[in-house]
Amino acid sequence: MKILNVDQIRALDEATIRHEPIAPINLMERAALAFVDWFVDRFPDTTSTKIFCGLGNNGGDGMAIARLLLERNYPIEVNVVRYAPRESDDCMHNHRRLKLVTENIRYIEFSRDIPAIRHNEVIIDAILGTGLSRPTEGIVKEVIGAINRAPATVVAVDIASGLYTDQANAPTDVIIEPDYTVTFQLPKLAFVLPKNGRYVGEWHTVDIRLYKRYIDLAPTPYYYTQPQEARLLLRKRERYSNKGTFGHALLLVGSHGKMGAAVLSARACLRSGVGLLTVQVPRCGYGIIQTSVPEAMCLPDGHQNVLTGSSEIEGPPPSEYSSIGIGPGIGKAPETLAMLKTLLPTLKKPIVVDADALNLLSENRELLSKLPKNSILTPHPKEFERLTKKWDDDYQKLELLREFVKTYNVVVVLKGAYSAIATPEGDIHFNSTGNPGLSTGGTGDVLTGILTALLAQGYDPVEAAVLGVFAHGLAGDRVAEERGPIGMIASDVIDALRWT
Ligand SMILES: NC(=O)C1=CN([C@@H]2O[C@H](COP(=O)(O)OP(=O)(O)OC[C@H]3O[C@@H](n4cnc5c(N)ncnc54)[C@H](O)[C@@H]3O)[C@@H](O)[C@H]2O)[C@H](O)CC1
Ligand SMILES: [K+]
Repeated sequence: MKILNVDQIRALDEATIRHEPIAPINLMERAALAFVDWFVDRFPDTTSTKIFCGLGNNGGDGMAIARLLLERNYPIEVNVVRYAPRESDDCMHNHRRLKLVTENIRYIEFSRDIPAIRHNEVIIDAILGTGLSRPTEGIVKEVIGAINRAPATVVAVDIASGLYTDQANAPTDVIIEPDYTVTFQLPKLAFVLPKNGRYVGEWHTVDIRLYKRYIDLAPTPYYYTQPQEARLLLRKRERYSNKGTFGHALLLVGSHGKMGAAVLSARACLRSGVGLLTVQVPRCGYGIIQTSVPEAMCLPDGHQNVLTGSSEIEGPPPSEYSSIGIGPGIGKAPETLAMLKTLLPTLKKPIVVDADALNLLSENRELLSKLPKNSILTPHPKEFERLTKKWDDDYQKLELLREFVKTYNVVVVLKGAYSAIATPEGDIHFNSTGNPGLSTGGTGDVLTGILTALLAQGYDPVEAAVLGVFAHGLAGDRVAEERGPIGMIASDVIDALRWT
């Protein structure tokens, strides 16, 4: 699913109006109806509801929503925040229609006009939408503050008032902190950025049948992966296949005291459809891998405690494996750095780079250009910061991300809520699965195993990253549903992987 910017959203609105054709006021009615359908479903009991409307089209939506909820017998109190002298045409039109069905409309111009908000009330925020062009101030800011302080459930129409759709807010901006955001047609970029969590809440899109062809043709670097899209990437297993069909992966993982990372990545790799797996670990890890992952072959490294790349047992050179995953648990010993320096120039196929392998890269930046084209790097934000530099806000982070992938011709999975997968072309796919339970040791090692397995099976690296991150998050969601996010451990995520 595409994520469009404000100008494109406005143009999409106009394209729909022209193409269908539909009168703007009727499109507003359609949007209001879609919101109301969601609202009635979520709040079936007609609880006391206050709606706050602005004077633009977001406010117009709010006035139409108020009328439709009144028709459904919701006890609605309408508050119009009069921050400017004029209303938009469609807002004015809906304002008139609303006055025909209720007298219960209050106007807020001064602080004393702000109503008290009681416990258990539901607040609908329709003050400002995607038309926001400057920070909130004056009476708008005061109303938002009062709503945020109230012990009520808040639902934002389209986007929280005061939140920019696709640019950074200042830390001092006053913005609605909703429990829910119900947005029209497409997710907004602001929703998938970590710093905005409290200004978005749980968000839902509602379909208002905007012009599909415009969406299909609109250029954008931003996508949001939906379940049906991820599922399309998954390849079926042919009946006449053998283990050779699904590749032979090599994992370079583990060190003394961090063999758990090796075990987790190896198990996840095997649970993600790889044909054969070889795990190269320091000698201290040999018995561990052989007993805890009997399905894998094990190459003990020449070194007792860290990886050096020289194996005790004769094996094929790393370049002959279908894919390589490197990093989980390896530490940053000089011998391991030396291994990386010798290894990288010999490789042609994309590899997966994680954890301390990333840290070694950021401390030895000349190695970045030695990475095989289309390799997948899986940093969490701190690791990515070490690879690039500190960013001021999430939007600058996205720019750094796009610059980085283009410079080094790699895929980057920036892990976190809505993990961002950046392609070498500079597109960014935000993942839709996962939960806070995944923020626990070892889940990153699991992801490395998954991605290495998908590459071994011949998946294109971007597809592998989008599909692998989706499946990893979905497995986490299954675990969270069953046992709650708090007690989740990385092994549970491996057990919950399903490739269907
Ligand atoms: N996306 C769609 O297809 C549809 C969207 N709808 C709704 O329309 C709003 C966007 O409406 P718009 O009139 O463009 O903007 P706003 O209502 O957000 O703002 C109104 C107006 O306010 C001024 N303004 C900007 N910033 C501030 C500020 N900080 N303080 C005070 N005033 C401010 C500015 O002049 C704006 O123009 C969208 O979110 C949807 O809710 C349609 O109803 C259906 C189709
Ligand atoms: K709003």
